[in-house]
Amino acid sequence: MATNYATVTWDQLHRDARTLASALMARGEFKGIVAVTRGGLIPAAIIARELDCRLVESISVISYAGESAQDQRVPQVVKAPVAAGDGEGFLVIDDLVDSGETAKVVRDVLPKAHFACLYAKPNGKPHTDQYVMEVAQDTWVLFPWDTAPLFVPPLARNLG
Ligand SMILES: O=P(O)(O)OC[C@H]1O[C@H](OP(=O)(O)OP(=O)(O)O)[C@H](O)[C@@H]1O
Ligand SMILES: Nc1nc2[nH]cnc2c(=O)[nH]1
Ligand SMILES: [Mg+2]
Repeated sequence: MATNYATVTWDQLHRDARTLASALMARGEFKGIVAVTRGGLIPAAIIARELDCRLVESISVISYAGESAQDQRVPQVVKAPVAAGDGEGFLVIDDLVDSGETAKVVRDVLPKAHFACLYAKPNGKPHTDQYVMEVAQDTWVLFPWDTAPLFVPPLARNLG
């Protein structure tokens, strides 16, 4: 299990995706964007809007069966990004790189694409071309779609 959790709110995610879009502007126009499902779908939508890019393809990869690093499986591509060819001129977007295993598989399919993500853990960093923020390896990122607001009892009630 991860020792720590980092909660990302919708506002934070939107801000970080816009920050990534702003940095990506320097690379000129992309022919299209490939979202790595499912985590890359919402970041890719925000970035496509900011870059005014209408061609959005997806690659569907399954890597984790649960909510911790222990639930990692060998990544399986269950839908190919046919419209992106070998990735030339395309931008690939995922929410994060952790071990980097998903990114490696995606890069095998799209070797000429530019790979970018919002968050990167140290082991994943060598497998992404660009990211917004580094997160410690022992931290599990909780995305807004993973969480819900919950009632928390006042501290005073926990004393007994
Ligand atoms: O660098 P790695 O160790 O491979 O981990 C990163 C990948 O894991 C998560 O996807 P997941 O397989 O959980 O599927 P999901 O995007 O559908 O939630 C995340 O969205 C990345 O794609
Ligand atoms: N939600 C989430 N999915 C992941 N997949 C691999 N690492 C992570 C993480 O830290 N958070
Ligand atoms: Mg994913």
